Amino acid sequence: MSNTSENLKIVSLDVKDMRFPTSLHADGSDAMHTDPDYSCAYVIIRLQNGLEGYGLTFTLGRGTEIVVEAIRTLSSIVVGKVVTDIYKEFGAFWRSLTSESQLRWIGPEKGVTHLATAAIINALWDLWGRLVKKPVWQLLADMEPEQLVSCIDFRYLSNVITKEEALELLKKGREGREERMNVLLQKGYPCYTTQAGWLGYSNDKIRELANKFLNAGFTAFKLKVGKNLQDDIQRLEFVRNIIGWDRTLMVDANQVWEVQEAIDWMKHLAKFKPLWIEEPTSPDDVLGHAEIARALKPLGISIASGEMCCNRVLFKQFLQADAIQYCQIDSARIGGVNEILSVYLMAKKLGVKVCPHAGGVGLCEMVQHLQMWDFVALSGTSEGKWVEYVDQQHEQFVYPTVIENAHYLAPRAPGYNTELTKEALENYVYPQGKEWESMFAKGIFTDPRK
Ligand SMILES: C[C@H](O)[C@@H](O)CC(=O)C(=O)O
Ligand SMILES: [Mg+2]
Repeated sequence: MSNTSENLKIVSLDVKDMRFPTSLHADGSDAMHTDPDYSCAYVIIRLQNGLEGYGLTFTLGRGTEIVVEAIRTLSSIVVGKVVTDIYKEFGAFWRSLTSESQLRWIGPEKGVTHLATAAIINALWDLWGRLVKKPVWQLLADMEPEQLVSCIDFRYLSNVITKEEALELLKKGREGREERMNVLLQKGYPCYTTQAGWLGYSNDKIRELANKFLNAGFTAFKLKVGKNLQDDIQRLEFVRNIIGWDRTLMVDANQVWEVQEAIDWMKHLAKFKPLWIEEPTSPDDVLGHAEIARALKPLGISIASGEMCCNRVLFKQFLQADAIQYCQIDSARIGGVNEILSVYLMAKKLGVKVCPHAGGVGLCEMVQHLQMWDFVALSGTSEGKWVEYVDQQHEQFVYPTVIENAHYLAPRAPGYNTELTKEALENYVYPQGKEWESMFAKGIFTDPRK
């Protein structure tokens, strides 16, 4: 970091409630979340020299205002700090945010306060990238292992991974780093899409989108299931007929089933050869997932979960119990980048593939960095792994993701790709944004202020 950024204080932390009316077209719909309005609590951290960092956590519309309030409450721990002091002992700072002696009672490390933590932490990473003029994936990949582990709070993890073991994994992970960095810069990182699979889409729309993504080079597709078995059977048959049997198909139930129900339902869908069933039951039910995994293994179906996993401790248990074969970290959840790094390290140690959840608002923009770091500097492979890709709200970002031939291209701009455009802020801040005012006037949505 340049000398000029030493001793710079954080002078403000602003937060905005941003909502996009995706429910109008059933974008993002699944068996549990039937009408999501993709939204986020958006954080702007400003330094005394005027430099800003941007971060967010993803929400589905209603409730974003609660996350916004939690961020305001946590901001007192951030504002006034010298930013380089934070980065020197980032793990310790992370703990000060998540373990504040009174606030922790309304978590700890879960729910609204942890979503708020994620938004703030993600903004601090964006700011760090901007200060050192590197995209976050490269900032992480260039770090000495000692510095990287100093970002992580290993509390509650030592029965699975210690700081010393993490250091060993990271030192080993560096072998061949330059070569992989070149591969990444040339080819990018593979992705699959859920864009053709939302539950509220008609068959015509599914066909159109599946063909569009096939033509764009995609070889892996995810479909939503879990509302009605006969509909699922018909839709899977319909989609297999479009994409063929050589391509990969995943299915996602978004937590709607009981454990036995998940097993029974999936036995009916097994003939369509899904690679995984995602979130078959409660995101907290480690042993339930393990039971489903054991029952479906003979059918060749794996279990994926993690997009609503609340923290590293629960991830630890999923990994320990062989309850998931695909670990779906989510960049806007748990406590942001620092805590997610610990999940990558546990997954590496226990040999579980990480296939991040993305989509929403800004999730693709952020998570590409983490998976690229993992490829370059930890697991060293993208074999049998993908990052999810959903074509939603990228136009709202100053540096949107770039996809070519079903690969995320490595971001080059400094930071975490989290800055929203001026137009997005003017139009979609809720409820006073121009687009919202216009939709209220037309009666498309109800104005919450009236
Ligand atoms: C409500 C969200 O769109 C959710 O369905 C996303 C998801 O489960 C996924 O992309 O996977
Ligand atoms: Mg999912």
